[in-house]
Amino acid sequence: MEDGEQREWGAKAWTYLSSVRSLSPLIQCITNFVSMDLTANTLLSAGASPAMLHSPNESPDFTPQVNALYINVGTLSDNWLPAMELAAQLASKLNKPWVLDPVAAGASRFRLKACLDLISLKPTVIRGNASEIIALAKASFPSTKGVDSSHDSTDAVEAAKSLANSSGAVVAVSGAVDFVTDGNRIVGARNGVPMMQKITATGCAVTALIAAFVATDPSHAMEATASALAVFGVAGELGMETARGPASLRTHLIDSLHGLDQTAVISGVKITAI
Ligand SMILES: Nc1ncnc2c1ncn2[C@@H]1O[C@H](COP(=O)(O)OP(=O)(O)O)[C@@H](O)[C@H]1O
Ligand SMILES: Cc1ncsc1CCOP(=O)(O)O
Ligand SMILES: [Mg+2]
Repeated sequence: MEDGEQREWGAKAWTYLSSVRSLSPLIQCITNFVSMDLTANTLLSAGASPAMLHSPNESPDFTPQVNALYINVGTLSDNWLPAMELAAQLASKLNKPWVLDPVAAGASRFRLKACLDLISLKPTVIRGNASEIIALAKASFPSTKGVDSSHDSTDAVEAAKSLANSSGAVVAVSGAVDFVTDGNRIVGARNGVPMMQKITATGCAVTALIAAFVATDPSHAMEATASALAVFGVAGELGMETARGPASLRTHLIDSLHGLDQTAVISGVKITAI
């Protein structure tokens, strides 16, 4: 592993986190009921400004004001899908970055089709776990048991590349190693702790963090995405030092994200080209 390369990524990740703190990007979140609290608190602790507004009556007024849009299909229902589509259409038309979390994409036909339809509206980034990215790349149902992955992230690298090429989005697969690809380049972030899987909505929260990082530099979505994943992982590692289980890790992760300093980020971020 190239030490210089890793420090360069560390410096890049610190620049993104600093920009989020100084610019406090406004992030419209249309996300699931389970994740709303953790997602909003993650964004706030990183320095961004979350707003959980999803009504189609509001998006025409509100989406033009935001710095990025985050859409998560975790608790998808018939009437929320048109709201998601409208907000995504507005963001695309206004050239605002938007990020998709395809929770449990392969769990039902309705959900798979909804995710594929949303992807046709050109998200800037798609972040899912391995089973979700495989389901989308193959457009196959049934292919997951629910919201948790039954694959390792390494199993989904080819699917991620293929999805990035077919969609034009940067695609991130989370897991023990978080992989990020634009269909051509691939980087891996080796941060985080396994206990993060035992807290519901950490995946949703890190996708929102990706939206905040991308909001500060939309033309470098791949770099911003890898940086957000690594920074969240570093916060998890530091939080784990004092956590006693998933519940306290949730709290300590948020505290650590809020308190991250330059040394912790530059020495902690483990991103390398694959
Ligand atoms: N085995 C692991 N080791 C370290 N970090 C992990 C591990 N599994 C997941 N994570 C981290 O937990 C967060 C949520 O990822 P994941 O559990 O894959 O998403 P989801 O909750 O959508 O299934 C990410 O930041 C990821 O890097
Ligand atoms: C449990 C659950 N059910 C529907 S959405 C959701 C949260 C999923 O969060 P994550 O994908 O981050 O684990
Ligand atoms: Mg998820």
